[in-house]
Amino acid sequence: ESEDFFESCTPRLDDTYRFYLNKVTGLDREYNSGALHIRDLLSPLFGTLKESVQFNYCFDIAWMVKQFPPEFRDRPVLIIHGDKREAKARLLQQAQPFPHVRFCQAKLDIAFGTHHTKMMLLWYEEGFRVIILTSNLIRADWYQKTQGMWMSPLFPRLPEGSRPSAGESPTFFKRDLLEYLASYRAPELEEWIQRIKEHDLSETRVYLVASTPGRYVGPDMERWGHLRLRKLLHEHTNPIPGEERWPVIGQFSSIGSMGADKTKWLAGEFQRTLTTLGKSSLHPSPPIHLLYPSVEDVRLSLEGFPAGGSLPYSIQTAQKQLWLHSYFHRWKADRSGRSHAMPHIKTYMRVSPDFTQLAWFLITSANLSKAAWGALEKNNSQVMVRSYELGVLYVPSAFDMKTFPIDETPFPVSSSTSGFPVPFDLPPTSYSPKDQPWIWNISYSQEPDTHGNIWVPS
Ligand SMILES: O=C(O)c1c[nH]c2c(Br)cccc2c1=O
Repeated sequence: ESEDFFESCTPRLDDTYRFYLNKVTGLDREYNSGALHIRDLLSPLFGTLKESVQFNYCFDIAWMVKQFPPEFRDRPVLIIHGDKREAKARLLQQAQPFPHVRFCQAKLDIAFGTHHTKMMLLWYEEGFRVIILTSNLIRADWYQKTQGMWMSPLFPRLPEGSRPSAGESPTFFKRDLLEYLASYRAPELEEWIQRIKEHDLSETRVYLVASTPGRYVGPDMERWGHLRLRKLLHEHTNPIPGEERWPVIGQFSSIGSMGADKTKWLAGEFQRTLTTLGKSSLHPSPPIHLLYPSVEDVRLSLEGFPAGGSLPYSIQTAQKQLWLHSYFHRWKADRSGRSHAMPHIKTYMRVSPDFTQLAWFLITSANLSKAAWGALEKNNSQVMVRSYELGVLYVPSAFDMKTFPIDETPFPVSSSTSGFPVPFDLPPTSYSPKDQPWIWNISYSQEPDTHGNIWVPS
């Protein structure tokens, strides 16, 4: 039926995992085979668009409109953003020439919260599709950075008169997506909640991992952020013999303040979550590898120092947590041809000691920050989340596997493998003694970048 038609004439996509990277300008074509540009996502090959919703953080409305094919360029677009006051006025001003673009401001009632969630809801003549991704709706995020996405199958309409609970997936993705949308308490999203209820999401094999701002107690503590991840790993993965030797990897493009030492959050509640495997009561301390670009990674990148404009780690934050930098590893991604395409993707995973298998994999908007993941308060009786975040969790049990084999050569994409396409090189490469983490608000004027420029922030 229509799904086969579209899949057959879309670029050969590895649809075991439905995990894709963005195209990067300037790479050998083999490293972009199976990667997707925003214009591919909005192409008629994936469906005949009726209306869409764009959840994001940063928008260039005129550029966004141009990414739709001409035949869909006047279809209604609802923008979900977190801007307030003058920023909101500037955003709405951008859409002045585009009457088909409407706006919904997400509530941000807790200080320092942001609307990081990046998602497309695509309503077609043929059905419905969800894309959860890491890219902003600006040209620079789709040019020379490493970004990723999960693209849902085409969800067909349910037969008339179906119960709303029909169309649920084995991972309860439909219920969880509807609850996430409901958490905005936004009238503009009501009709979208209704539309999703009328579709069959049963082919979804990922779990939704979301954050929505608030202070949560009791059972609500496990609905969002890292306690949600802990709950999912507890319920849907299994203990592994020798799991204390299975490293945790966190990879991100920004870092919040995590306290004066590791026990304050990272090596406490967050590590407890990332090392959860099934219902074992062990609390191992496996290696934790954190991937964040060094200054040299940024200087030698395709974009040069300007890549650092999207790696907003401030000196004020960094100087309070020098202990963190001992966990850091460089951005190296020869396997995907993206060692010089700085990461804006955020991924977290648990790997085998020989780096050939995965116990689970998460792609998300959430950086390494308490604001994104939540932090326990009031003697662990409450968790506080500041930001909206969205990601999807892959667990082997949802794919009838015990672990995911890792595909060490994900490009060019080949439908032959069942390996998971981890986008960067394993094992991770530790910082050398001379390496320092990229910090965006200090100067680098000793050596020029790939474009012959230095970096002197104003
Ligand atoms: O959610 C996102 O994608 C982002 C959030 N905050 C940012 C800041 Br602050 C400065 C530069 C880039 C970003 C960014 O990319």
